[in-house]
Amino acid sequence: MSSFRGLGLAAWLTEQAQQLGIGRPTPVQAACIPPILQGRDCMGCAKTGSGKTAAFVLPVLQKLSEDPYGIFCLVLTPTRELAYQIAEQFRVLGKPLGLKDCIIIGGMDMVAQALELSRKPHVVIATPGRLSDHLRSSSTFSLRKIKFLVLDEADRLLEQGCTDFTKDLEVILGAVPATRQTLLFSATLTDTLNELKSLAMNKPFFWESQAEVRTVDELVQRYLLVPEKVKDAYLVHLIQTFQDEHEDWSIIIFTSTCKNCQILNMMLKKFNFPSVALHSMMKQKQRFAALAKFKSSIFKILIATDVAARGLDIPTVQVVINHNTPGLPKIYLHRVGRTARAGRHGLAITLVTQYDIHLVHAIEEQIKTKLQEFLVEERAVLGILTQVNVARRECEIKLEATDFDEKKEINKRKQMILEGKDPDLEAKRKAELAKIKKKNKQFRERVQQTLQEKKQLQLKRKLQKKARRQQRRAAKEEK
Ligand SMILES: Nc1ncnc2c1ncn2[C@@H]1O[C@H](COP(=O)(O)OP(=O)(O)OP(=O)(O)O)[C@@H](O)[C@H]1O
Repeated sequence: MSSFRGLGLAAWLTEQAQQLGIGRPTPVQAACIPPILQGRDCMGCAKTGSGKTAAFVLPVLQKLSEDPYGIFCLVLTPTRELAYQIAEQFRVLGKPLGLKDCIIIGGMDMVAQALELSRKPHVVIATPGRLSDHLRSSSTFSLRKIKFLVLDEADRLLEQGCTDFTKDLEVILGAVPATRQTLLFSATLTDTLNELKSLAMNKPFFWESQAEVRTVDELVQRYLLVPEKVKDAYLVHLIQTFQDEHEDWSIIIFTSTCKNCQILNMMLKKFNFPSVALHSMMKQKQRFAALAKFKSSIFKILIATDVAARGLDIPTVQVVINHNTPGLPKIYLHRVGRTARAGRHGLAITLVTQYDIHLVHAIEEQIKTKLQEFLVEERAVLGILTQVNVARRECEIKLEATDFDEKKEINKRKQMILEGKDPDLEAKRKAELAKIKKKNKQFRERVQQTLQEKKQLQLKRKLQKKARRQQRRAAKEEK
């Protein structure tokens, strides 16, 4: 097995890594650090929790120590929480250098950020939206001299999902020099490989872990087949069981929408479970506070949307529960990867309804593993069913009384304005479109109805003809 020194890292850096428990390189680190140090572009695809962050932080720091200036490195990442986490690794590992970093994310003060950027930090860690806002609006800093461009969770940055980064990326790529070194990392690179290759221009070194199974061996994966209406009762039962059976426990529950996340959190609190929520409709300060509470183990349950699915490194998480079956295998892979990290053991349980079975098959096919059934005592679940459903309904009513949906609408409008669209015009356009769709639908229904009536009429006539023929034949026979 190689050592970090053997990979070409300086003694001060390996000592610093050792202090963080990073003693021997993981396979992705052993494979990617040498080519990065040689100046090559690099794409690393390795399982969740396998140390991809240090695989780029360490060589960047080594290079920075040889020629320190600001802004030396730009790291892009899809979520704000992840930006903080990466900055922390840079800060701790780069302490002997007196490293100056700067975090540029949405939801925080833009003027203060602009000021920080103007002070030429060594490393900027940013989410694409806010960084591109700065590039569009200010000239107090330049990315023209950066040596390294890192895209963490690179495939997500290129995806055109609900948060589409492509336009912001265009702005950012237009501001960085062509001669940079580009480093791309994720646990799921393959879908977007070609787009990524075009980003890393000078024949990138590409490393992918060879394992057939795409999740780590230490992760136990189970599914629980449940009718939609009793999902919450199963969830409460599962949590209660973990609480009763383990002293030291910590769970992340993933759910599909911000609203559901909020409702589940309210409901679990009603049952006195120590839970916090994390979703994109929360203010940034609340998001950080929630994560800090969960990390400190004061709150044992984090209920989150997919904003927490990627990258978050919280070693104490022993269990991941998917309250909904993820629609994409890729999302499943990142979600369950929040446990069983860096060699630790973990358990992932996915709640599956009768409508989601095809999703489980798709997941199994992608991760090359069969999920086993998780057995629970049905009677215990039935015993709490009414109580849980009543609690959920109460929480729904309570949430409806707040301005949660209204806030969502306002957020949507804000987003549109940021995208340069007029929300009122957009609303009009949507209404027009809905009208046209409705008209088309009505037209199609009318055509369908006419065809149906014609068919029936033809059938009726046929039957009448047949009846008349039979009558005539009968009359002939009588004669
Ligand atoms: N060589 C190492 N030895 C021991 N622990 C390590 C080593 N490298 C990294 N770690 C630790 O492993 C954990 C997971 O690392 P990291 O967050 O970089 O994983 P990742 O591969 O980026 O996962 P994900 O795909 O979920 O983002 C971290 O707590 C990190 O400190």
